[in-house]
Amino acid sequence: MKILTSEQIRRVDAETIKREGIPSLELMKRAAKAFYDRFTERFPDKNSPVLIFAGVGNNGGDGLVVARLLNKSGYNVKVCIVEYSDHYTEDCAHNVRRIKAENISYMKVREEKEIPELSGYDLLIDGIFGTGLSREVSGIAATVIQRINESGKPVISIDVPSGLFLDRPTSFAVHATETITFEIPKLALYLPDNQAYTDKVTIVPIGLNKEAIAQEASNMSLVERCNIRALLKPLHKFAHKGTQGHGLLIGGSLGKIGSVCLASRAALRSGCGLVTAFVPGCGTSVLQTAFPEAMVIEDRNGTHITSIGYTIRPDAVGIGVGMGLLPETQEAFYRFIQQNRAPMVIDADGLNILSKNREWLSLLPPDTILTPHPKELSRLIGEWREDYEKIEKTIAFAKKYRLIVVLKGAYTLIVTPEHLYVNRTGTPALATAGSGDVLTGIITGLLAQGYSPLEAAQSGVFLHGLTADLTAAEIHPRSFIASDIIDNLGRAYFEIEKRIR
Ligand SMILES: NC(=O)C1=CN([C@@H]2O[C@H](COP(=O)(O)OP(=O)(O)OC[C@H]3O[C@@H](n4cnc5c(N)ncnc54)[C@H](O)[C@@H]3O)[C@@H](O)[C@H]2O)[C@@H](O)CC1
Ligand SMILES: Nc1ncnc2c1ncn2[C@@H]1O[C@H](COP(=O)(O)OP(=O)(O)O)[C@@H](O)[C@H]1O
Ligand SMILES: [K+]
Repeated sequence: MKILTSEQIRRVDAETIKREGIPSLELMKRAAKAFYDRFTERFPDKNSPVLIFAGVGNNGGDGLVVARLLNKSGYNVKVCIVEYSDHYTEDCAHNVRRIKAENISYMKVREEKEIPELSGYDLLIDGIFGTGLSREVSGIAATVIQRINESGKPVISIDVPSGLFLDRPTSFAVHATETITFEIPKLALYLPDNQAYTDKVTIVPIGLNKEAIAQEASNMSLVERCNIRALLKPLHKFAHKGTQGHGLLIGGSLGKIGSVCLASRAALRSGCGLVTAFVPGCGTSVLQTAFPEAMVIEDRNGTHITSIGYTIRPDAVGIGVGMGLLPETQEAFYRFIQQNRAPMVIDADGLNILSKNREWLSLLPPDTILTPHPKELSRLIGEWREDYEKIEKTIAFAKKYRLIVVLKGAYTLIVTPEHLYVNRTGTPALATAGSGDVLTGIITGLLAQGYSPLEAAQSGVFLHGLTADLTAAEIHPRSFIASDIIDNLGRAYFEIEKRIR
């Protein structure tokens, strides 16, 4: 699904109206109905008092139609029109007349003293500003937003939290507890800087014209189940371990062998036929005991890697987990990347070694996958002030060295020289030791099976997150550990392959 800018969304809305020959009011109704369906599913108790804040633009118009729908189905709703301007859009003005005609209780707010007491409401719906926001919020709208944020009530935002800019940093907006956004994903909803505003985001279709969306060029999109489903290869009847790829995981040091165990197990569970771990001597018996399915090659040194040599021919290599930064290990890493020709994933200390020796970056073959968390990224590309700058710098970095950067986070971003992908699977359950090592293993396993680096990065990140989503009802997120990701990878595959009516 493409991520578009507010200008593009405006064009798609207008084109939908034109191409489908429908009045704009009809599109507003569709949008409001989509919001209503989701809202009533989430909050079925009709007795809970709901206050709907509506601005004077089309986001406000949506809010008024939502009020009408909720009122009609017996919800206890009141409307607060935040009159930040005298200039109502036509569709909004039309719906103000409708709520009057339908006797829905409403008040207009132009000054602070007119803002209603919020304590009597269980739920607030935010329809003050949507994608039309063009400048910082001020005046009465800002005061109302402040009150909403201070109320501590659940706030469900229509389309976007009011005040959120779609293309630049936001410093003040509604703190939504849930955002129900219309059909087109917006990048701002997935950025960590905006976490206080967006919280849970749900996308609902509103019947926008498909060709109108197709016409809009974008180098940003969401990674979706259907994309991953389409790229997964069938498992052939005559498959054998030799046809399923051989993954090599290189890493570990005294006290950090667990990272290689996790990555190797994850690689095998991702479906590759063979996995070898390359570890310092202290890791051999650990691996052979903890994970008998793996083969092990040991470094001549006991405590850390000093020289990476082997006679096997792996189809993919994952390097860096638990490896440490000792000078001998850095030297071994350097010699290895000079001669390795297999597709490669670099994580953890592998990334830290590259940050200390930036000139080695140009030795990496095109499409090498780097999987930094934000701290590791900052060591590679330098600090950033805000998310848009971070993304810009990451794209420039990916372009310069022709790399794929998997920037891990609540929403992991996959950055290639040409495109930015946003992954939405995963929960805070994944914020646990070794979770990144598992991701490295999964991506290495997929690369070994012959998936392209982009496919491996996308499907690896998607599968990794999906394991947490699927176990949310059984394993409490607080007690979910990295091994649970590995144990549930099969379930994630089932989920992706499941037919959806
Ligand atoms: N255009 C359409 O056909 C559709 C629009 N929809 C809704 O309409 C929204 C966009 O509506 P609008 O384009 O009317 O814009 P908004 O309702 O987001 O904002 C209203 C107007 O406020 C003004 N404004 C911007 N920033 C301001 C500020 N800081 N202080 C005061 N005024 C400010 C602008 O003139 C803007 O157009 C979407 O988010 C969505 O909720 C949906 O109804 C679907 C169809
Ligand atoms: N709140 C969250 N929501 C979704 N995914 C998360 C969250 N926190 C962490 N993750 C995921 O967990 C993994 C953590 O990786 P990393 O920080 O390298 O951990 P470690 O170093 O312990 O292995 C990443 O894939 C990241 O995207
Ligand atoms: K809104």
